[in-house]
Amino acid sequence: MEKSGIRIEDLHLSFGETTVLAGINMEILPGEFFAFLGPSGSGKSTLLRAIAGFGPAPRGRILIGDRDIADLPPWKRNVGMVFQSYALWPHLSVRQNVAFGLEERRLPKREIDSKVDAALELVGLLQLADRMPAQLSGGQQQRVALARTIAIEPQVLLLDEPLSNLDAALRVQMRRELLALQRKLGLTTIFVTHDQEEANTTSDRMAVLDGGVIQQIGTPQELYDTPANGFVAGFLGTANVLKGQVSDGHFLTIGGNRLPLACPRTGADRIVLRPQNVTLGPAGGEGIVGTVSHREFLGSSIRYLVDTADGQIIVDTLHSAGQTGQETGATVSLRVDSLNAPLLV
Ligand SMILES: Nc1ncnc2c1ncn2[C@@H]1O[C@H](COP(=O)(O)OP(=O)(O)OP(=O)(O)O)[C@@H](O)[C@H]1O
Repeated sequence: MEKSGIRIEDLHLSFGETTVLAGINMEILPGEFFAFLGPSGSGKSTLLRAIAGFGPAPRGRILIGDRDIADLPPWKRNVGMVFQSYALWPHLSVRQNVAFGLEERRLPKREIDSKVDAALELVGLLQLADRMPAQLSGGQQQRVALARTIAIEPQVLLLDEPLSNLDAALRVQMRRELLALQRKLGLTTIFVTHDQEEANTTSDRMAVLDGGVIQQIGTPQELYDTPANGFVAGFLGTANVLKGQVSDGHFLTIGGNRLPLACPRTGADRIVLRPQNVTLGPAGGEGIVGTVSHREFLGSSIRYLVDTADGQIIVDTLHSAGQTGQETGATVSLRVDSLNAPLLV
């Protein structure tokens, strides 16, 4: 299968008066597993649908390989899309569902049969080819939807929250299967999700969207370690964003606390402090003084919300069996030993 990248240039899209995508620019590499991540209403699905050719016509360019597809109807774009609702034909068998798109293309029957078999084999459903959709589990139905899309041999695969209707355990299993399949086919893939764990664990790179604007593009680790702004910092993992200033190898917070910086920084006045990088000790110790206002037992860790002069700070401490930790209402001191954290300007 031919590998093609996708390039989006200065894409704008509105529903009537409402601007939903505002100046999208990005490049997705051939064979890349790319995620669109963002909260509800951020424009992820609209962007995916614009690539597929659904919804109002956008302004700007969309290229697959060297081909500008922005003005082509959906069926001429050579993209395959899988939806959250599997959208299988209920009156057709698994085999007939997968064959549907190939029959529409009027391929010879022998070719259709072999492509359907190959696609069902790939998703591990060949033995269920004669079942009806209603006789399948949710995960199996989603595999049929995937097989149907792969069978038409699209240049790119577009996945719109394909795992959202599955229960938590199956979602984890299916996202691994999806990634394995994508790697096997080498198919350029865009995966829309609002679930950061899903994006982190599958994608080579991702774009974080908010309000129809790309906030940052990068690998999951780049976005976590060096977020471009407070939104990305908070959306990927939990973040404390403290205000202050850099001075003399320290970050001076509003509360007058001096947090030691691991390396000299300049120019920033906000710092991202991850909950696991703060140490919580008993009252009277060195550090930021605060009061535990809430605690949550998370299994492997305990999360504390601590009220301080710098605002509320979230702290995660590793939990070992038998340890009780700090109670709500306790006065504690928070220490940050060496701050190698991202700064935001
Ligand atoms: N047909 C429509 N008419 C008017 N506004 C729309 C239409 N479809 C979407 N919108 C608006 O466009 C914005 C982006 O919607 P979109 O579905 O792309 O967001 P999303 O990030 O995919 O969210 P979700 O995760 O909830 O699906 C939202 O504010 C939504 O209300």
